[in-house]
Amino acid sequence: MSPDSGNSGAHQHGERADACATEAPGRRYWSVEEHLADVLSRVSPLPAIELQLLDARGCRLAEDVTATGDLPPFDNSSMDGYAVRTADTVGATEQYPSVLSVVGEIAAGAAELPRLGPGQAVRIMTGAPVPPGAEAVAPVEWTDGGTGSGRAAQAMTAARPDEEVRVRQEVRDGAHIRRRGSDVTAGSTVLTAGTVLGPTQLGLLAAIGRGSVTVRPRPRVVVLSTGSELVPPGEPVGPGQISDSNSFTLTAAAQQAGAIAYRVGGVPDDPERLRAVLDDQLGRADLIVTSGGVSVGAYDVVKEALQGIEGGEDHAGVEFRTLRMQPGKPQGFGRIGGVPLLALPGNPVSAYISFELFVRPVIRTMLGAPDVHRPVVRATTTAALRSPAGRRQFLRGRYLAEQGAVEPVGGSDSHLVGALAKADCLIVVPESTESVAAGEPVDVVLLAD
Ligand SMILES: Nc1nc2c(c(=O)[nH]1)N[C@H]1C(S)=C(S)[C@@H](COP(=O)(O)OP(=O)(O)OC[C@H]3O[C@@H](n4cnc5c(N)ncnc54)[C@H](O)[C@@H]3O)O[C@H]1N2
Ligand code: MOO
Repeated sequence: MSPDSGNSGAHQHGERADACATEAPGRRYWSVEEHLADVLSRVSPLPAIELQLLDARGCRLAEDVTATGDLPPFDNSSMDGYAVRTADTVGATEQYPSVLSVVGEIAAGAAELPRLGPGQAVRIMTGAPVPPGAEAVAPVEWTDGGTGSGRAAQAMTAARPDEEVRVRQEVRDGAHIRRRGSDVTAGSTVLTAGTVLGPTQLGLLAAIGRGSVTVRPRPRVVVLSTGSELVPPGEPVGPGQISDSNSFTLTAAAQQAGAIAYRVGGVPDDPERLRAVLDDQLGRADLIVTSGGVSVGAYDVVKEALQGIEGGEDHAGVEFRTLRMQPGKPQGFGRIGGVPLLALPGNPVSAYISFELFVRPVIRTMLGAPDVHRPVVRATTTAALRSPAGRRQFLRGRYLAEQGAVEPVGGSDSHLVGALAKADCLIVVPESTESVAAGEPVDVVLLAD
Protein backbone atom coordinates (compact mmCIF):
# COMPACT_ATOMS: atom_id res chain seq x y z
CA MET A 1 0.00 0.00 0.00
CA SER A 2 1.38 3.41 -0.93
CA PRO A 3 2.28 5.67 2.01
CA ASP A 4 0.37 8.47 0.31
CA SER A 5 -2.80 6.49 -0.21
CA GLY A 6 -4.81 8.75 2.13
CA ASN A 7 -8.08 7.05 2.99
CA SER A 8 -6.66 3.56 2.81
CA GLY A 9 -5.29 3.95 6.35
CA ALA A 10 -8.77 4.70 7.65
CA HIS A 11 -10.07 1.55 5.95
CA GLN A 12 -7.43 -0.42 7.75
CA HIS A 13 -8.82 0.78 11.06
CA GLY A 14 -12.11 -0.65 10.01
CA GLU A 15 -14.01 0.73 13.04
CA ARG A 16 -14.95 4.25 12.00
CA ALA A 17 -14.26 6.88 9.39
CA ASP A 18 -11.17 8.80 10.45
CA ALA A 19 -11.43 12.51 9.65
CA CYS A 20 -7.72 12.77 10.33
CA ALA A 21 -6.97 10.43 7.44
CA THR A 22 -8.69 12.42 4.71
CA GLU A 23 -6.62 14.82 2.62
CA ALA A 24 -8.34 17.63 0.75
CA PRO A 25 -6.89 18.10 -2.74
CA GLY A 26 -4.95 21.33 -3.26
CA ARG A 27 -4.46 21.91 0.46
CA ARG A 28 -1.01 22.09 1.99
CA TYR A 29 -0.20 19.42 4.56
CA TRP A 30 2.79 20.04 6.78
CA SER A 31 5.09 17.33 8.14
CA VAL A 32 6.02 17.43 11.83
CA GLU A 33 9.56 18.50 10.85
CA GLU A 34 8.38 21.29 8.54
CA HIS A 35 6.09 22.79 11.17
CA LEU A 36 8.69 22.46 13.92
CA ALA A 37 11.44 23.99 11.76
CA ASP A 38 9.19 26.90 10.82
CA VAL A 39 8.23 27.52 14.45
CA LEU A 40 11.82 27.32 15.70
CA SER A 41 13.13 29.53 12.91
CA ARG A 42 11.02 32.34 14.33
CA VAL A 43 12.02 32.18 18.01
CA SER A 44 15.37 32.94 19.65
CA PRO A 45 16.89 32.87 23.12
CA LEU A 46 15.45 35.67 25.27
CA PRO A 47 17.79 38.63 25.87
CA ALA A 48 19.87 38.21 29.02
CA ILE A 49 18.82 40.14 32.12
CA GLU A 50 20.28 40.69 35.57
CA LEU A 51 18.43 38.86 38.33
CA GLN A 52 18.80 38.60 42.09
CA LEU A 53 20.29 35.23 43.01
CA LEU A 54 17.15 33.42 44.10
CA ASP A 55 15.18 34.69 41.13
CA ALA A 56 17.85 33.16 38.90
CA ARG A 57 17.44 29.59 40.20
CA GLY A 58 17.18 27.17 37.29
CA CYS A 59 18.25 29.81 34.76
CA ARG A 60 21.28 29.56 32.51
CA LEU A 61 24.17 31.96 33.09
CA ALA A 62 24.72 34.46 30.28
CA GLU A 63 28.18 35.52 31.52
CA ASP A 64 31.41 33.94 32.70
CA VAL A 65 31.67 34.70 36.40
CA THR A 66 35.07 35.63 37.80
CA ALA A 67 35.95 35.75 41.49
CA THR A 68 37.17 39.17 42.57
CA GLY A 69 38.74 37.83 45.78
CA ASP A 70 40.12 34.62 47.25
CA LEU A 71 38.05 31.97 49.00
CA PRO A 72 38.61 31.54 51.86
CA PRO A 73 39.44 35.23 52.02
CA PHE A 74 41.92 34.68 54.92
CA ASP A 75 43.69 31.77 56.64
CA ASN A 76 41.22 30.40 59.18
CA SER A 77 40.83 27.57 61.61
CA SER A 78 38.93 24.41 60.68
CA MET A 79 38.61 23.38 64.34
CA ASP A 80 37.75 24.81 67.72
CA GLY A 81 41.01 24.68 69.62
CA TYR A 82 44.24 26.58 70.16
CA ALA A 83 46.40 28.39 67.63
CA VAL A 84 50.02 27.49 68.36
CA ARG A 85 53.59 27.66 67.09
CA THR A 86 54.67 24.18 66.01
CA ALA A 87 58.06 24.45 67.76
CA ASP A 88 56.21 24.79 71.07
CA THR A 89 54.56 21.39 70.67
CA VAL A 90 57.60 19.36 69.61
CA GLY A 91 57.80 16.25 71.81
CA ALA A 92 54.42 16.87 73.46
CA THR A 93 52.72 13.72 74.72
CA GLU A 94 49.87 12.76 77.01
CA GLN A 95 52.35 12.29 79.80
CA TYR A 96 54.53 15.31 79.00
CA PRO A 97 52.26 17.94 77.47
CA SER A 98 53.47 21.33 76.27
CA VAL A 99 52.21 23.96 78.66
CA LEU A 100 51.41 27.20 76.84
CA SER A 101 50.07 30.49 78.15
CA VAL A 102 46.80 31.54 76.59
CA VAL A 103 47.01 35.16 75.46
CA GLY A 104 43.60 35.64 73.93
CA GLU A 105 40.58 34.26 72.18
CA ILE A 106 39.43 34.67 68.58
CA ALA A 107 35.91 33.96 67.46
CA ALA A 108 34.70 33.84 63.84
CA GLY A 109 34.23 37.43 62.74
CA ALA A 110 37.02 38.85 64.89
CA ALA A 111 38.88 41.70 63.24
CA GLU A 112 41.64 42.40 65.77
CA LEU A 113 44.09 39.58 66.31
CA PRO A 114 46.74 39.08 68.98
CA ARG A 115 50.28 38.25 67.82
CA LEU A 116 51.53 34.92 69.07
CA GLY A 117 54.95 34.78 70.70
CA PRO A 118 57.01 31.76 71.79
CA GLY A 119 55.30 29.66 74.46
CA GLN A 120 51.93 31.24 73.76
CA ALA A 121 48.60 29.97 72.43
CA VAL A 122 45.36 31.66 71.41
CA ARG A 123 41.98 30.02 71.88
CA ILE A 124 40.39 29.94 68.41
CA MET A 125 36.99 28.99 67.00
CA THR A 126 36.15 27.28 63.70
CA GLY A 127 36.19 29.85 60.90
CA ALA A 128 38.09 32.45 62.92
CA PRO A 129 41.18 34.09 61.38
CA VAL A 130 44.50 32.52 62.32
CA PRO A 131 46.49 35.12 64.26
CA PRO A 132 49.94 36.28 63.15
CA GLY A 133 52.71 34.10 64.56
CA ALA A 134 50.53 30.96 64.70
CA GLU A 135 51.50 28.04 62.47
CA ALA A 136 48.85 25.47 63.28
CA VAL A 137 45.76 24.77 65.34
CA ALA A 138 45.58 22.10 68.02
CA PRO A 139 41.95 20.90 68.27
CA VAL A 140 40.55 21.23 71.77
CA GLU A 141 40.45 17.41 71.99
CA TRP A 142 44.29 17.36 71.83
CA THR A 143 44.44 19.61 74.91
CA ASP A 144 43.23 19.68 78.47
CA GLY A 145 40.72 22.33 77.39
CA GLY A 146 42.70 25.10 79.05
CA THR A 147 42.32 26.62 82.49
CA GLY A 148 40.36 29.67 81.32
CA SER A 149 36.63 29.88 80.79
CA GLY A 150 36.46 32.55 78.08
CA ARG A 151 33.38 32.19 75.90
CA ALA A 152 33.19 32.85 72.20
CA ALA A 153 32.91 36.52 71.40
CA GLN A 154 32.96 38.65 68.30
CA ALA A 155 36.33 40.09 69.19
CA MET A 156 39.40 38.91 71.00
CA THR A 157 38.83 38.77 74.70
CA ALA A 158 41.64 39.29 77.17
CA ALA A 159 42.79 36.00 78.65
CA ARG A 160 43.42 35.82 82.36
CA PRO A 161 47.11 36.45 83.02
CA ASP A 162 47.57 32.99 84.50
CA GLU A 163 45.54 31.10 81.91
CA GLU A 164 47.24 28.01 80.49
CA VAL A 165 46.57 25.16 78.13
CA ARG A 166 48.24 21.76 77.97
CA VAL A 167 48.75 20.46 74.44
CA ARG A 168 49.09 16.67 74.54
CA GLN A 169 50.51 15.91 71.10
CA GLU A 170 52.73 17.44 68.46
CA VAL A 171 50.98 19.68 65.95
CA ARG A 172 52.42 19.66 62.44
CA ASP A 173 52.85 22.84 60.45
CA GLY A 174 49.60 24.08 58.91
CA ALA A 175 47.42 21.57 60.74
CA HIS A 176 43.74 22.56 60.82
CA ILE A 177 44.34 25.78 58.94
CA ARG A 178 42.21 26.47 55.83
CA ARG A 179 44.49 28.55 53.64
CA ARG A 180 43.42 31.73 51.94
CA GLY A 181 42.58 30.98 48.28
CA SER A 182 42.68 27.18 48.77
CA ASP A 183 39.11 26.95 47.38
CA VAL A 184 38.83 29.77 44.83
CA THR A 185 41.58 32.15 43.73
CA ALA A 186 40.96 35.80 42.88
CA GLY A 187 40.64 36.32 39.14
CA SER A 188 39.65 32.74 38.36
CA THR A 189 36.51 31.89 36.37
CA VAL A 190 34.23 30.07 38.79
CA LEU A 191 31.21 29.49 36.51
CA THR A 192 30.99 29.66 32.75
CA ALA A 193 28.18 31.04 30.57
CA GLY A 194 25.55 28.37 29.94
CA THR A 195 25.74 26.86 33.43
CA VAL A 196 22.32 26.15 34.94
CA LEU A 197 22.10 27.78 38.36
CA GLY A 198 21.08 25.32 41.04
CA PRO A 199 21.47 25.65 44.81
CA THR A 200 25.23 25.02 44.87
CA GLN A 201 26.02 27.42 42.03
CA LEU A 202 23.90 30.12 43.67
CA GLY A 203 25.73 29.42 46.94
CA LEU A 204 29.07 29.87 45.20
CA LEU A 205 27.93 33.17 43.69
CA ALA A 206 26.87 34.35 47.13
CA ALA A 207 30.17 33.12 48.60
CA ILE A 208 32.18 35.26 46.18
CA GLY A 209 29.98 38.22 47.02
CA ARG A 210 27.72 38.39 43.96
CA GLY A 211 24.19 39.53 44.81
CA SER A 212 22.88 39.39 41.25
CA VAL A 213 23.86 37.70 38.03
CA THR A 214 23.18 37.93 34.28
CA VAL A 215 21.08 35.03 33.01
CA ARG A 216 18.69 34.02 30.28
CA PRO A 217 15.35 34.54 32.00
CA ARG A 218 12.59 31.95 32.11
CA PRO A 219 10.10 32.68 29.34
CA ARG A 220 6.72 33.86 30.61
CA VAL A 221 4.14 31.63 29.02
CA VAL A 222 0.43 32.48 29.09
CA VAL A 223 -1.79 29.40 28.75
CA LEU A 224 -5.38 29.89 27.64
CA SER A 225 -7.99 27.24 27.06
CA THR A 226 -11.03 27.96 24.95
CA GLY A 227 -14.46 26.40 24.85
CA SER A 228 -17.90 27.36 26.18
CA GLU A 229 -18.23 23.84 27.58
CA LEU A 230 -15.40 24.33 30.06
CA VAL A 231 -15.82 24.80 33.80
CA PRO A 232 -12.96 25.12 36.29
CA PRO A 233 -12.24 21.85 38.11
CA GLY A 234 -14.11 21.68 41.42
CA GLU A 235 -17.10 23.63 40.15
CA PRO A 236 -20.37 21.85 39.34
CA VAL A 237 -20.44 20.41 35.82
CA GLY A 238 -23.77 21.04 34.08
CA PRO A 239 -25.25 19.12 31.14
CA GLY A 240 -22.82 19.08 28.20
CA GLN A 241 -20.09 20.72 30.24
CA ILE A 242 -16.66 19.32 31.13
CA SER A 243 -13.91 20.32 33.52
CA ASP A 244 -11.10 22.28 31.90
CA SER A 245 -8.09 19.99 32.04
CA ASN A 246 -5.92 21.30 29.18
CA SER A 247 -5.00 24.54 30.88
CA PHE A 248 -3.64 22.54 33.83
CA THR A 249 -1.75 20.04 31.69
CA LEU A 250 -0.23 22.77 29.55
CA THR A 251 0.62 25.13 32.41
CA ALA A 252 2.32 22.32 34.32
CA ALA A 253 4.14 21.21 31.17
CA ALA A 254 5.34 24.77 30.55
CA GLN A 255 6.64 24.98 34.12
CA GLN A 256 8.32 21.61 33.72
CA ALA A 257 10.02 22.86 30.55
CA GLY A 258 11.49 25.78 32.54
CA ALA A 259 8.96 28.56 31.95
CA ILE A 260 7.10 30.87 34.29
CA ALA A 261 3.59 29.87 33.30
CA TYR A 262 0.36 31.78 33.86
CA ARG A 263 -2.83 29.73 33.59
CA VAL A 264 -5.65 31.84 32.28
CA GLY A 265 -8.92 30.00 32.77
CA GLY A 266 -11.23 28.85 30.01
CA VAL A 267 -12.35 31.55 27.58
CA PRO A 268 -15.80 30.96 26.03
CA ASP A 269 -16.28 30.55 22.28
CA ASP A 270 -16.60 34.28 21.65
CA PRO A 271 -13.92 35.80 19.37
CA GLU A 272 -14.36 39.29 20.86
CA ARG A 273 -13.81 37.96 24.38
CA LEU A 274 -10.80 35.97 23.26
CA ARG A 275 -9.23 38.97 21.52
CA ALA A 276 -9.80 41.09 24.64
CA VAL A 277 -8.23 38.46 26.90
CA LEU A 278 -5.24 38.14 24.56
CA ASP A 279 -4.80 41.93 24.49
CA ASP A 280 -4.77 41.89 28.28
CA GLN A 281 -2.25 39.08 28.48
CA LEU A 282 0.21 40.31 25.83
CA GLY A 283 1.99 42.60 28.29
CA ARG A 284 3.22 39.74 30.46
CA ALA A 285 3.87 37.11 27.80
CA ASP A 286 6.96 35.94 25.94
CA LEU A 287 4.82 33.16 24.46
CA ILE A 288 1.09 32.45 24.27
CA VAL A 289 -0.33 28.93 24.08
CA THR A 290 -4.01 28.32 23.43
CA SER A 291 -5.94 25.07 23.28
CA GLY A 292 -9.12 24.33 21.34
CA GLY A 293 -10.96 26.14 18.62
CA VAL A 294 -8.59 25.39 15.74
CA SER A 295 -10.60 22.83 13.79
CA VAL A 296 -13.37 23.26 11.23
CA GLY A 297 -16.40 23.45 13.54
CA ALA A 298 -18.91 26.28 13.74
CA TYR A 299 -17.43 27.66 16.96
CA ASP A 300 -13.71 27.41 16.30
CA VAL A 301 -13.02 30.55 18.26
CA VAL A 302 -9.23 30.74 18.11
CA LYS A 303 -9.27 30.44 14.35
CA GLU A 304 -12.04 32.98 14.08
CA ALA A 305 -10.42 35.46 16.43
CA LEU A 306 -6.89 35.24 15.08
CA GLN A 307 -7.00 34.33 11.43
CA GLY A 308 -6.05 37.36 9.39
CA ILE A 309 -5.25 39.72 12.28
CA GLU A 310 -2.06 41.72 12.05
CA GLY A 311 0.79 40.25 14.02
CA GLY A 312 3.19 43.15 14.37
CA GLU A 313 6.18 44.04 12.25
CA ASP A 314 7.94 40.71 12.13
CA HIS A 315 5.09 38.48 11.11
CA ALA A 316 1.55 39.04 10.03
CA GLY A 317 -0.86 37.19 12.25
CA VAL A 318 -1.49 33.56 12.97
CA GLU A 319 -1.60 30.86 10.32
CA PHE A 320 -3.68 27.72 10.72
CA ARG A 321 -2.26 24.52 9.31
CA THR A 322 -2.96 20.86 8.85
CA LEU A 323 -0.19 18.51 9.89
CA ARG A 324 0.43 14.95 8.80
CA MET A 325 0.27 13.67 12.34
CA GLN A 326 -2.20 12.06 14.68
CA PRO A 327 -3.12 13.32 17.17
CA GLY A 328 -2.36 16.99 16.62
CA LYS A 329 -3.55 17.49 13.05
CA PRO A 330 -4.81 21.10 13.29
CA GLN A 331 -2.25 23.64 14.51
CA GLY A 332 -2.00 27.42 14.54
CA PHE A 333 1.23 29.41 14.72
CA GLY A 334 2.21 33.03 14.35
CA ARG A 335 2.59 36.24 16.35
CA ILE A 336 0.23 38.71 17.88
CA GLY A 337 1.54 42.04 19.06
CA GLY A 338 5.05 40.68 18.47
CA VAL A 339 4.50 37.71 20.82
CA PRO A 340 4.75 34.18 19.37
CA LEU A 341 1.52 32.21 19.71
CA LEU A 342 0.95 28.50 19.28
CA ALA A 343 -2.69 27.45 18.95
CA LEU A 344 -3.01 23.77 19.87
CA PRO A 345 -5.96 21.50 19.18
CA GLY A 346 -8.48 21.06 21.99
CA ASN A 347 -8.55 17.29 22.35
CA PRO A 348 -6.58 16.78 25.55
CA VAL A 349 -4.13 14.20 24.21
CA SER A 350 -3.63 16.26 21.03
CA ALA A 351 -2.97 19.38 23.09
CA TYR A 352 -0.38 17.65 25.28
CA ILE A 353 1.43 15.90 22.44
CA SER A 354 1.48 19.14 20.45
CA PHE A 355 2.99 20.84 23.49
CA GLU A 356 5.72 18.22 23.80
CA LEU A 357 6.56 18.33 20.10
CA PHE A 358 6.31 22.06 19.37
CA VAL A 359 5.89 24.24 22.48
CA ARG A 360 8.51 22.62 24.67
CA PRO A 361 11.24 23.17 22.04
CA VAL A 362 10.18 26.84 21.80
CA ILE A 363 10.50 27.28 25.57
CA ARG A 364 13.85 25.46 25.61
CA THR A 365 15.09 27.64 22.73
CA MET A 366 14.03 30.82 24.55
CA LEU A 367 15.91 29.56 27.61
CA GLY A 368 19.06 29.07 25.52
CA ALA A 369 19.06 25.38 26.50
CA PRO A 370 21.15 22.97 24.41
CA ASP A 371 18.65 20.11 24.94
CA VAL A 372 15.74 21.52 22.98
CA HIS A 373 14.13 18.17 22.13
CA ARG A 374 13.02 15.21 24.18
CA PRO A 375 15.33 12.20 23.83
CA VAL A 376 14.32 9.51 21.33
CA VAL A 377 15.35 5.86 21.80
CA ARG A 378 14.69 2.66 19.86
CA ALA A 379 12.67 -0.05 21.60
CA THR A 380 10.69 -3.12 20.56
CA THR A 381 6.94 -2.87 20.92
CA THR A 382 5.34 -5.51 23.16
CA ALA A 383 2.12 -5.40 21.13
CA ALA A 384 1.12 -4.92 17.50
CA LEU A 385 0.38 -1.31 16.45
CA ARG A 386 -1.88 0.18 13.78
CA SER A 387 -1.61 3.65 12.31
CA PRO A 388 -3.38 5.67 9.61
CA ALA A 389 -1.51 5.88 6.32
CA GLY A 390 0.20 9.16 5.57
CA ARG A 391 0.20 10.33 9.22
CA ARG A 392 2.87 10.09 11.83
CA GLN A 393 1.16 8.60 14.81
CA PHE A 394 2.15 9.23 18.39
CA LEU A 395 0.79 6.45 20.59
CA ARG A 396 1.15 6.54 24.33
CA GLY A 397 3.38 3.98 25.99
CA ARG A 398 5.40 2.86 28.96
CA TYR A 399 9.09 2.47 28.33
CA LEU A 400 10.64 -0.70 29.76
CA ALA A 401 14.27 0.39 29.82
CA GLU A 402 15.73 -2.89 31.08
CA GLN A 403 14.08 -4.93 28.34
CA GLY A 404 14.67 -2.25 25.68
CA ALA A 405 10.92 -2.51 25.04
CA VAL A 406 7.86 -0.30 25.00
CA GLU A 407 4.31 -1.23 25.99
CA PRO A 408 1.39 0.67 24.41
CA VAL A 409 -1.00 2.26 26.94
CA GLY A 410 -4.60 2.79 25.89
CA GLY A 411 -5.75 3.35 22.34
CA SER A 412 -4.98 5.98 19.74
CA ASP A 413 -8.00 8.27 20.39
CA SER A 414 -7.18 11.77 21.46
CA HIS A 415 -9.64 12.03 24.38
CA LEU A 416 -7.99 9.27 26.47
CA VAL A 417 -6.62 11.23 29.43
CA GLY A 418 -6.77 8.22 31.78
CA ALA A 419 -4.26 6.31 29.70
CA LEU A 420 -2.20 9.43 29.03
CA ALA A 421 -1.58 9.84 32.74
CA LYS A 422 -0.15 6.29 32.89
CA ALA A 423 2.21 6.85 29.97
CA ASP A 424 5.82 8.00 30.16
CA CYS A 425 6.66 8.01 26.47
CA LEU A 426 5.28 8.35 22.96
CA ILE A 427 5.57 5.53 20.44
CA VAL A 428 6.18 6.92 16.96
CA VAL A 429 4.73 5.14 13.94
CA PRO A 430 6.00 6.80 10.76
CA GLU A 431 3.77 8.13 7.97
CA SER A 432 4.77 5.26 5.69
CA THR A 433 3.81 2.54 8.18
CA GLU A 434 0.30 1.27 8.80
CA SER A 435 1.10 -1.64 11.06
CA VAL A 436 3.93 -2.76 13.29
CA ALA A 437 4.13 -6.35 14.58
CA ALA A 438 4.87 -7.15 18.22
CA GLY A 439 8.62 -7.45 18.71
CA GLU A 440 9.49 -4.95 15.97
CA PRO A 441 11.57 -1.85 16.79
CA VAL A 442 10.00 1.63 16.97
CA ASP A 443 11.14 5.13 17.91
CA VAL A 444 10.13 6.16 21.41
CA VAL A 445 10.05 9.75 22.67
CA LEU A 446 10.85 9.74 26.39
CA LEU A 447 8.70 12.21 28.32
CA ALA A 448 9.97 11.76 31.87
CA ASP A 449 12.27 14.48 33.20
N1 LIG B 1 -15.12 17.75 10.70
C1 LIG B 1 -13.99 17.67 11.33
N2 LIG B 1 -13.98 17.67 12.67
C2 LIG B 1 -12.83 17.58 13.34
C3 LIG B 1 -11.63 17.49 12.64
C4 LIG B 1 -11.63 17.53 11.24
O1 LIG B 1 -10.60 17.47 10.55
N3 LIG B 1 -12.84 17.64 10.63
N4 LIG B 1 -10.49 17.36 13.34
C5 LIG B 1 -10.59 16.73 14.62
C6 LIG B 1 -9.36 16.80 15.32
S1 LIG B 1 -8.14 15.80 14.75
C7 LIG B 1 -9.17 17.57 16.41
S2 LIG B 1 -7.70 17.48 17.27
C8 LIG B 1 -10.18 18.44 16.93
C9 LIG B 1 -9.60 19.82 17.21
O2 LIG B 1 -10.63 20.61 17.58
P1 LIG B 1 -10.49 22.01 18.24
O3 LIG B 1 -9.07 22.40 18.40
O4 LIG B 1 -11.36 22.93 17.53
O5 LIG B 1 -10.96 21.74 19.71
P2 LIG B 1 -12.40 21.82 20.33
O6 LIG B 1 -13.41 21.54 19.29
O7 LIG B 1 -12.48 23.09 21.07
O8 LIG B 1 -12.31 20.62 21.34
C10 LIG B 1 -12.07 19.32 20.93
C11 LIG B 1 -12.38 18.38 22.10
O9 LIG B 1 -11.53 18.64 23.17
C12 LIG B 1 -12.28 19.01 24.32
N5 LIG B 1 -11.58 20.10 25.01
C13 LIG B 1 -11.34 21.31 24.47
N6 LIG B 1 -10.71 22.08 25.37
C14 LIG B 1 -10.58 21.35 26.49
C15 LIG B 1 -10.02 21.61 27.76
N7 LIG B 1 -9.47 22.80 28.05
N8 LIG B 1 -10.04 20.64 28.68
C16 LIG B 1 -10.57 19.44 28.39
N9 LIG B 1 -11.12 19.13 27.20
C17 LIG B 1 -11.12 20.07 26.26
C18 LIG B 1 -13.58 19.49 23.79
O10 LIG B 1 -14.60 19.43 24.73
C19 LIG B 1 -13.78 18.55 22.62
O11 LIG B 1 -14.26 17.30 23.07
O12 LIG B 1 -11.24 18.57 16.03
C20 LIG B 1 -11.71 17.33 15.48
N10 LIG B 1 -12.86 17.57 14.71
O1 MOO C 1 -5.37 15.22 15.31
MO1 MOO C 1 -6.62 15.34 16.43
O2 MOO C 1 -5.43 16.27 17.14
O3 MOO C 1 -6.37 13.66 16.48
O4 MOO C 1 -7.19 14.74 17.87
